[in-house]
Amino acid sequence: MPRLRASSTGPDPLTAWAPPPDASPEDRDARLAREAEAQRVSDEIDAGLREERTALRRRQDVIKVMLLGQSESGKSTTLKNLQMTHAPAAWAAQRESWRIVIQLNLIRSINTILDVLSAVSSSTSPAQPSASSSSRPLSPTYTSDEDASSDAHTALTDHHTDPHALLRLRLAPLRHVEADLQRALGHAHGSHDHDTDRRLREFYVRVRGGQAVRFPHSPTGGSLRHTGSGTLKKGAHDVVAEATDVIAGCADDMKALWHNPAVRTTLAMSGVHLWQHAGFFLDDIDRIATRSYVPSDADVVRARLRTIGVSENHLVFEADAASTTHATVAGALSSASSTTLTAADDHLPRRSRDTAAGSLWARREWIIYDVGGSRTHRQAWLAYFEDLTAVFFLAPISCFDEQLEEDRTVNRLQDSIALWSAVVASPLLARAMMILFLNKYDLLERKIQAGISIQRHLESYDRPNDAFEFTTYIRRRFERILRKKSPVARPFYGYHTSAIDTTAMAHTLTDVREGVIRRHLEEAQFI
Ligand SMILES: Nc1nc2c(ncn2[C@@H]2O[C@H](COP(=O)(O)OP(=O)(O)OP(=O)(O)O)[C@@H](O)[C@H]2O)c(=O)[nH]1
Ligand SMILES: [Mg+2]
Repeated sequence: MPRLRASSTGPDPLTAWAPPPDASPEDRDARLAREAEAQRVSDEIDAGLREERTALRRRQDVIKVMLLGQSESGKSTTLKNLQMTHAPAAWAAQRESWRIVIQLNLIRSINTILDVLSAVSSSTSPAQPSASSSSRPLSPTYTSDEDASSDAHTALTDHHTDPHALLRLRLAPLRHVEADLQRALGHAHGSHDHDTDRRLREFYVRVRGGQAVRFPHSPTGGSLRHTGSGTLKKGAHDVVAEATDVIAGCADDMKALWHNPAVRTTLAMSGVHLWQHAGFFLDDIDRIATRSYVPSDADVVRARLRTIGVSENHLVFEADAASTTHATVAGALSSASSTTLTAADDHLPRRSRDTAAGSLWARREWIIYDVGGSRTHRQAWLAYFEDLTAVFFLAPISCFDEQLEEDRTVNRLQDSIALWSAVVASPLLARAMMILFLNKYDLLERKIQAGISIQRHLESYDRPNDAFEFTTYIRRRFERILRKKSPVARPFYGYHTSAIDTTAMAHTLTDVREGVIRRHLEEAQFI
């Protein structure tokens, strides 16, 4: 083989990079300084590029999911379910922290009852209900109807005299306890005048960049990352301990109030159906109103803590939970079909489950954005729309007869439909999977069993007054909107759920989780 000789093929290409002969030692030093500086700049650029590449890889590797939907649709509850199923150790560490929220939920219900009783008993005559009793919107179905108010007054005055007055007096400290606990969380806001709208005084957690809430009861200093930040104020431990004592001391009176037939009649006649309210714990007074109460998983998913802003939650799927979940996927999917309304070809993509399993379950960390759902908070969502793998959209199906808290002229179901239309039409979300949860199916069934007519509230509905029929009908409506408004064609995934049913929800979320991961891998062209 002929040898390549520089002399025979022109100048040696490597000599082009050789330093020029130095004219003097000064020239040489200057040249070396220039080269050192050039090397430094080059290294800096290389380091920047490496950092960018690493960040890009990290970004591509992270699955981002956003929970969207109106207020009280079940977004935070869905997040709790995800944590409970897939990060059980982290979940267990924070469970006890929810005690204060559950105590507040319980007291709030009691104070709502006391408000109704005061309003009814203070009405001057059955024919002339007081302004406060007829105008305070205490519940989604609160009626200001004159006849109902008059009946409620009669029920109260017929059946109760002294015992109720005494009970009201004995339970009066709970009003202060509610305010104290709210303040302890650092979230008390607005007026403490009890004639103001109770719903607007609902305690909440303001979110700052997804940092942790620390409540005083967690022995591990457990945090509620999924609901955002809000540190207990100084001295709050004492306030909470004192509040717990008062609540425990009021247990018998709370039970007597809730189980009193005349009180129940008055509530019903006033149109206040507390079982429909978020954070309903009145049937659990025996367990909750004690000094040693520790919340169960079921309690925590039923607890109500409003989200304000956007919270970023890092969900790290725990190894054991992930492998257990994986092992049960097949079984779970068959059970999930009972809660899944999708047509067979609409199911989340499941091909090559076994071959993809390794890389599938390696995707351990997700970022989940949970948002405040009321109208004033929706503008804040937009900043998080880019790079999402999936949107979990929560639409409460039971809300066909309720109005938005922030605008009593708007039906909640109509609001969900309008919100879904806007979300699926967003160009920023064009590549995100859209997964619809028609939530609160259990409450829908209960309302229908209670004889509430869907057609009365939704005139266009001309089918049987049946939960499954209605859900199927509404699901089709959501599906049509997705097909019509999506900037690019994409599949529709729809589930009907009861987010407080943690077993069924675990099955549904396992199904959903697998589909999301697969979609992420497909996007990244790994499979
Ligand atoms: N009965 C019933 N209650 C539910 C269901 N899903 C959620 N809830 C309850 O409804 C209340 C509101 O749920 P959240 O998850 O806090 O609602 P959200 O969408 O996060 O509301 P915002 O934070 O205000 O946007 C909580 O008390 C939940 O326990 C359900 O399917 N059935
Ligand atoms: Mg929330």
